[in-house]
Amino acid sequence: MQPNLKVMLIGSNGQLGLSLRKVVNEHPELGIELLCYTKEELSITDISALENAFGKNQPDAVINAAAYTAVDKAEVEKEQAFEVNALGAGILAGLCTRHSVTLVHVSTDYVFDGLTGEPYKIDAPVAPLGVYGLSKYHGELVVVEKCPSALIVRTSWVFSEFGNNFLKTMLKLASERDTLSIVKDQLGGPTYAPHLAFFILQLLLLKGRRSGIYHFSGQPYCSWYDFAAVIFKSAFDKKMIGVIPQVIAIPTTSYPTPATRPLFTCLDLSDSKIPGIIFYNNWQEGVMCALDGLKQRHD
Ligand SMILES: NC(=O)C1=CN([C@@H]2O[C@H](COP(=O)(O)OP(=O)(O)OC[C@H]3O[C@@H](n4cnc5c(N)ncnc54)[C@H](OP(=O)(O)O)[C@@H]3O)[C@@H](O)[C@H]2O)C=CC1
Ligand SMILES: Cc1cn([C@H]2C[C@H](O)[C@@H](COP(=O)(O)OP(=O)(O)O[C@H]3O[C@@H](C)C(=O)[C@@H](O)[C@H]3O)O2)c(=O)[nH]c1=O
Repeated sequence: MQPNLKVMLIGSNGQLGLSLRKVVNEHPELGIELLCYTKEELSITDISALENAFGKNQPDAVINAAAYTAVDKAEVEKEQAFEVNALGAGILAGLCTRHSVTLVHVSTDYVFDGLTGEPYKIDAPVAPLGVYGLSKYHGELVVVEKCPSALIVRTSWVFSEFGNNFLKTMLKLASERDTLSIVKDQLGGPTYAPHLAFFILQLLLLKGRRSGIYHFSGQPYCSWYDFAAVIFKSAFDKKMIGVIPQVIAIPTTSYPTPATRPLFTCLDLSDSKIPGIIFYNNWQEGVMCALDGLKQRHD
């Protein structure tokens, strides 16, 4: 089948990048050709290299999966976080406008302070608590300014068989310790990266979609403690760990970290449940898929 949409992917070796590649391979019927660039091949801050890539590929769309995502490290590497998440995002947005290319930019639940106790709607006021969240908020602002037609997809607690994430940290800790303490008073939506990738690709293909912010996350909402418990039970059932560690529920105050995490960042998804889009977002199913993905890679 001839591809209908040529999509340039920046940051193609991250969790989302690899998940987009997986979903495109598994769904040839989408008719999407991905032109992938890793950080080493194309930096989002290198304007002339980006300009060359636009000229060479003539893409219909660009997905920005490049980001600085080390939440704690960002507190002491502010410049690096802003360089990728704000400056780079702005450079890409400007080029997309100049070349009349659709941009998908990805942002985070950490733009919110987590104090409302109500799922966040797309127009809820933002108030990031840490440098990472602030850099992502600046990224949103500059993308809207330089490319008003962009699609900005905010997501949360992304996990997968790829890259670094909470699920993989938990599996590693389960192999090292009998007992773990996990925070129970931070609530959000764990998001399986291929579910997010499938949403983004469908959005790109959707006729008549609006520009602006979309929220996409896994459901049902839960705590990190609940998330960890499901990971351990599922990994045990799949014989990936021999023993389920004892998990102690703790408050955030008992787990001090350099960056303050928001307590409640459930995203209101109502504006993203659009006719024409198949909505896969059950994170418990996502955990099963991620574990199967990890198993396959070790077989
Ligand atoms: N992970 C999560 O829990 C969440 C992520 N998000 C957002 O989702 C998006 C995707 O995140 P995710 O896939 O998890 O992140 P990852 O950290 O897994 O991937 C980001 C990728 O960007 C690359 N990168 C870093 N700097 C540059 C650069 N200058 N030019 C090009 N590429 C670069 C990284 O390379 P390298 O690793 O070599 O530095 C990495 O491959 C991001 O926008 C993130 O902010 C939102 C909510 C939750
Ligand atoms: C490893 C560990 C973490 N925790 C807590 C710390 C923290 O509050 C929570 C999650 O820890 P992490 O540091 O893995 O996750 P964190 O880096 O905060 O994850 C965030 O990443 C960025 C990129 C985002 O955009 C967010 O949506 C979110 O996914 O779990 C424990 O309570 N016990 C533990 O043993």
